[in-house]
Amino acid sequence: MSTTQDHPSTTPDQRPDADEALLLPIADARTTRRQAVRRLGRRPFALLGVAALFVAASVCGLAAPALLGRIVEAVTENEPGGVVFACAGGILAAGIAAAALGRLAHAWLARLLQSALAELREEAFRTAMGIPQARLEKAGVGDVVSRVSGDVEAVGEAVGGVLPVFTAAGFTIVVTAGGLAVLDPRFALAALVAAPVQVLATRWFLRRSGPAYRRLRIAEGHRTGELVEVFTSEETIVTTGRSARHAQRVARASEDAIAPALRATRIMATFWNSLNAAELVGLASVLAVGALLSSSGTVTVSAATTAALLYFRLFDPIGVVLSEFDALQRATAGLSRLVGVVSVADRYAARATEAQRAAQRARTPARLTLENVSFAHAPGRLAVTEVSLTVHPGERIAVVGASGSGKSSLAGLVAGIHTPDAGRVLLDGEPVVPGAAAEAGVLLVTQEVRVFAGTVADNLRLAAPDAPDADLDAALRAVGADWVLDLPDGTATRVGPDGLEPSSERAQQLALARVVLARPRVLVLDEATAETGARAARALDRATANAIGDASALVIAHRLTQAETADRVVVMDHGRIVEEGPHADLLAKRGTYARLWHAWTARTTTNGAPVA
Ligand SMILES: Nc1ncnc2c1ncn2[C@@H]1O[C@H](COP(=O)(O)OP(=O)(O)OP(=O)(O)O)[C@@H](O)[C@H]1O
Repeated sequence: MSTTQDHPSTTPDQRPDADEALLLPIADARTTRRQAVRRLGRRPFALLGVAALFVAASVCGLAAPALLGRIVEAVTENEPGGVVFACAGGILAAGIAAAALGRLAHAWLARLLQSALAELREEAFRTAMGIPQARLEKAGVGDVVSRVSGDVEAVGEAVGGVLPVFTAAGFTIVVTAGGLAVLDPRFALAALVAAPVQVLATRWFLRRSGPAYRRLRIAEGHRTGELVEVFTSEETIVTTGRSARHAQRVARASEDAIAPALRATRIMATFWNSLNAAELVGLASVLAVGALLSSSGTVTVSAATTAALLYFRLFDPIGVVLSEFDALQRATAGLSRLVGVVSVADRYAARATEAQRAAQRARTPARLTLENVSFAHAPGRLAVTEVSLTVHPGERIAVVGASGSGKSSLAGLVAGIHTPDAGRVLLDGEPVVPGAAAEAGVLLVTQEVRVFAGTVADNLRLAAPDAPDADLDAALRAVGADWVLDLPDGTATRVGPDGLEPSSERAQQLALARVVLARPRVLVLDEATAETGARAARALDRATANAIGDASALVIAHRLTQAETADRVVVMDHGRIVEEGPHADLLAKRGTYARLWHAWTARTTTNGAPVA
């Protein structure tokens, strides 16, 4: 079931080697271009405005060569000094106008591109969040992190710098080449002598630099992954004495990144030398044609001078356009990796079936069925083995078992956090689409209850954005969180790192209040409050019961008092269900459950927290 999800189809050239088979896809050039055009196309008027500014700036830039040519003519023809001064004034005014217009166009384009990139980044981030955990782990967290950080940075740099410069250069080339052709088409033809060298050098460069930069980014992503692993598990690495091995792995990943970096540098150096040679050939050709034509009297000295100056004026922008392909390639490589993430959005934009969504809207009681479900976190080590179970509408099942017996993994499977390797999870007979369990009405309250920075009301409205204040108050009362209402600011009290930090039990209450507001059809509770005091435990059990309401419930019972009051108890051992039945029946059986129960009651009594 997971295989089609986990291995999106890609063309061979998107996957140059086997190592990349596990990574997220990288969009091909056409898809990347299409995405870029589609996103920029959403701002047509701004784009037209920017283009108009660039053209105006380029036209102003033409004034200098033309007026300089006129000055040469005025001097050679001994014209009055006023002509020279007027031309000089014109050059100054045109220069100022060109700089101001160019600057405006540059800033406007950069802002436009930045906001398009911000949208893309948001989308890539949202998509990454929606990708099932197993797939993300296979892709490598380093790969994902480097895409939404390193690649965004590379593209962001290009968007803020090289891309507007590149665009300005492009406009300058087109307008100046046009000016050259208008002056005399023969000058334009003479300038074209350099073009074959430039085209060949650019094609050579493009063919090599794209793959070279993609490989470089992959190697850098791998190095990031190794570093992230060291930083996130630093303590484990040090305490288990594995630091030397990890240092070696980081060193190897860094060394692996050197060869692609060197290759990219070599490609660029060769390209630059070819460009310089082409410019020399082109200028010599324009000068020779100018000398020939002016000596034969076909063109004026002024025109020949202007032509040489116009061609000279092309050096910079041509150099920018061709050489900045380098930075643009790097940015495109980053962009194609970002677009690659976005391109899997549809694949992972899981939707619950229409029937499931309708049932959740109507809150009709649900039947949850697990059919022969098996699941392994790591290959070959099943955490859940061939589990079959039916939770009838409104039934409350407690899942118990020793630590590591597979309870949380089972909860994750029901809630769509994990995808079964075999078997099916069904809601009213229909498979629960991985990633769409919440939409189908399955809600998981995990062991890690988080309080988000914001007000209590913000925290509660995560479950029901439109809930009125009265519903928030009622939900808080239902789970015994009246303490919130007694605070001076009530539900407007700020919680989280910059406000009130509730205890774990109070955080649990807030999580349960969210459940009351969300009113799921199936509730999966995997809470971590086994060692709480007896009074608090009773209060929490009451809150849990109220939160469950008439939903079908799977409660991972860390306190066996939760098993005692459940309709049915399921006992897990080494990933399998080994016993199943009401509390009293299982006790009478004197099997695994009875042993767990006696151990639990003895422990809680000696802890001074007797069961109720
Ligand atoms: N993210 C993970 N990666 C690899 N193995 C895991 C992961 N999570 C759990 N396991 C393994 O899967 C098995 C079942 O673990 P699980 O957490 O589901 O058990 P549990 O009964 O919920 O334990 P506890 O009561 O301690 O939470 C264990 O062998 C555990 O080591």
